[in-house]
Amino acid sequence: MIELQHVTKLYPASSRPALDDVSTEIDKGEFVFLIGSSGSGKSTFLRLLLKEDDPTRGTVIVNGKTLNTMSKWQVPKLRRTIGCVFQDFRLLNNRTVGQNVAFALEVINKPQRTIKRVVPEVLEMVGLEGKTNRLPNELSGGEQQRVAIARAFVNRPLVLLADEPTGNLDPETSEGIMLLLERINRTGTTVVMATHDYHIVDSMRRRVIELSEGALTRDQSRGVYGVGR
Ligand SMILES: Nc1ncnc2c1ncn2[C@@H]1O[C@H](COP(=O)(O)OP(=O)(O)OP(=O)(O)O)[C@@H](O)[C@H]1O
Repeated sequence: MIELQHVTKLYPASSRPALDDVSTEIDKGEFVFLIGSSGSGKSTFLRLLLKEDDPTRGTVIVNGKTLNTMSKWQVPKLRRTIGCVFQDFRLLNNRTVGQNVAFALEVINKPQRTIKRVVPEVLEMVGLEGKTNRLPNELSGGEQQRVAIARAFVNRPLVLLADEPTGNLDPETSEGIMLLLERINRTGTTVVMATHDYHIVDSMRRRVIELSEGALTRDQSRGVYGVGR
């Protein structure tokens, strides 16, 4: 499903690699926490999976496709199989909740009748059925993140990448977001979540991959955040 083989990423003008000879495999349907201090390489790891950047050395495979040799025109197709959620939600602020979710389907040319059917379904799934016509700035942070998750999931991606999705939320709201990500994971979607939130990692006891200065230093099933916090 996801495989990194001896992946090294060197950004120009940086003294050490952002990723340093990282090898790992993530199977379909897994839920993985990617942890490590600031600058350890978590976002770089996620960016390589989206082919937003290429590794300097090594091979990246996602959903059976080797990204190194993938041509530019194939990248949009790859990204359709991957949903993304970020710390800062990244919603379109001049569009309603419903339009934000619909937009993800419009850009991949889904027919209007499909959009009309699936947008209410996914908004109900994330608990926002009454808020379809609201604008993002009329919602709480937790609700905005639910919209972002609905938008990422509406096309039923094989993989959901989440970069600090609870970073701007209080603990109680974060818990609701995690329940939602777990629910999405139970549908068979692989979830890879970069986080600093040790409460969440310690309470969920899922696989933990830890990066330290670009190197993979721990890979533990049912892991905890660890002693380094
Ligand atoms: N576009 C870039 N150009 C140059 N250096 C970069 C670039 N992006 C990241 N880096 C460097 O690569 C290293 C890893 O950064 P990365 O953003 O992957 O870490 P991170 O673990 O996601 O950090 P954080 O938790 O703060 O988001 C850092 O040293 C960072 O300064």
